[in-house]
Amino acid sequence: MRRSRILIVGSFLAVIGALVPVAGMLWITWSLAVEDEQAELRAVADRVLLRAQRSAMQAQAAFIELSGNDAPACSPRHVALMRRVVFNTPAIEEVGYFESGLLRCTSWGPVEGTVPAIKPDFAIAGGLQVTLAIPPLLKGGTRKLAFGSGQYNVLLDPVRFVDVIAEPQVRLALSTNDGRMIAALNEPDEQLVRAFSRRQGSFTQGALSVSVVRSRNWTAIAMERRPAVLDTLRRGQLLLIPIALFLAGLIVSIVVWGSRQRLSFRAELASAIRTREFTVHYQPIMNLATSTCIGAEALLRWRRADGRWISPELFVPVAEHAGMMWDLTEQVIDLVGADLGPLLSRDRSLHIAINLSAEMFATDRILASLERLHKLHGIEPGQVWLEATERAFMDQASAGDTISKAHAVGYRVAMDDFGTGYSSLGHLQQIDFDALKIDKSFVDTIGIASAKSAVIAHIIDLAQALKVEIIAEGVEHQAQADYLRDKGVPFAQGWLFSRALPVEDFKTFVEEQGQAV
Ligand SMILES: Nc1nc2c(ncn2[C@@H]2O[C@@H]3COP(=O)(O)O[C@H]4[C@@H](O)[C@H](n5cnc6c(=O)[nH]c(N)nc65)O[C@@H]4COP(=O)(O)O[C@H]3[C@H]2O)c(=O)[nH]1
Repeated sequence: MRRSRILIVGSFLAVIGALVPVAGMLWITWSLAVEDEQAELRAVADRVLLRAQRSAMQAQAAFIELSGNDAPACSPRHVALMRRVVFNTPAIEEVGYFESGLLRCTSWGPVEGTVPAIKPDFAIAGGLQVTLAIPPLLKGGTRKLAFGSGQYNVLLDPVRFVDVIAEPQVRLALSTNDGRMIAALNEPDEQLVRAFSRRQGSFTQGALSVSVVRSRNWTAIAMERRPAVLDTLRRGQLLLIPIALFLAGLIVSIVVWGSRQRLSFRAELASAIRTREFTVHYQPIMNLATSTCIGAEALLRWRRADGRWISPELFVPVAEHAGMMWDLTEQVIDLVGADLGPLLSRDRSLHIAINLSAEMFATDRILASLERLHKLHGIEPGQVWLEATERAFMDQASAGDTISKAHAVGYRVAMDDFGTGYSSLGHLQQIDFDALKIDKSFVDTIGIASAKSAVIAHIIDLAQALKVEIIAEGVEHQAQADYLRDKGVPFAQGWLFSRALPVEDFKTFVEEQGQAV
């Protein structure tokens, strides 16, 4: 990845890393604030409903007491009884007695003139008749709610129902279950009350938090504007914000650290390529039957200025990602030529295997570079094996073309790390490769009972059926070498024979094997 891209991606991740926890915590605290508010609204609505139910029960009790009296209608004793009911029942403000549809007397005394009974609006469970708005008998009075039963009715002030302790911004309504408003506090919108009385529970609608509770006869509605996110700040409910800021800081630091690491590693790698800090070590490849060295695999080595060795498994993927692998491979070709040109010119039975990255098989560009091995260092194309993993051969058309041209020159082509990719048998048959390197992970299973251990035998059979050379990688134990030899595998490399060696050590190794130096 280029420096500018790393910076852009790093900054983007840092911003996301900072925003996500803060936004997440804000959202959580805000949700908690909304939940709190709805719980409060529900408690208020419950209180309103309880008051309405209690008032109805008190009215019921009053009617039982009134209907049990035997005093002559509207006699002083009768009026005194009605008055006692008013005194003893907090919800009731007045009692009225009717005969033939006309109000005859109240708890105040006999009524003069003609006051007809008002038709009730509806009846509730228990048989109580409810009249929602009784006009005041006296000028300046407020409208009352009446419960009626038999010849009596009792008047109540509906404000009592909603006269509960609530925050000033909470709007309250007590309505019938079909939405007719009975009492209200803080002027709730009547249309909303009608709409909400059809629902139940706690919910939000637009900017409002609403709680609706209902009994058999009444619906209590409490509503208020939802808290704005900033309100929750004011309410001090954002205790979680320090955690969010800590998380955001942590994520940003990790991203910045990661970007720096990546930037500096990449930059260091680019500088190392420019200043040619790389060397190549050579791992001998052995003939299992004769125990002689038949060649070597060239493996890149990078020793940093601070003396630390960096594994190619670390820097090769970074170089591949950054498009630096071409430059590195050019250096490998030059190093191999300079290191082994004289040896391989003297002993034509030896070969050198060079690793190529997957994308290098997409064009024939690499073939021009490889020419230097022959032209400048005397190494025959037949002594050069080109290694690539299965990934290089996925695009059969272009890889096939490069392989044909490589064969035409005389190079040999080996499939590296065989078995770790995704090649199908059909795919393998299409590719014209000369050798197959069995990955170490399969060699490791030799002599070990594991699900994978049967696979190596099949890989060997497959390679033999395809009529290609087989090289086993990562052989560490004599038992593995014996198994492979017995199975007809001709070549192997691994720590059993030798690690990858600096060039002089490799030459000595070959010499000790009785080869020409
Ligand atoms: N545990 C164990 N390991 C063994 C044994 N025998 C060999 N090895 C290691 O296995 C790796 C074999 O190389 P590879 O599969 O091509 O895997 C190579 C190859 O994919 C890449 N690489 C190295 N040099 C180059 C290069 O010049 N070009 C490209 N494209 N890739 C390279 O880096 C990978 C790792 O290379 P190395 O670290 O040198 O690791 C080498 C080698 O040192 C053994 O008996 N036991």
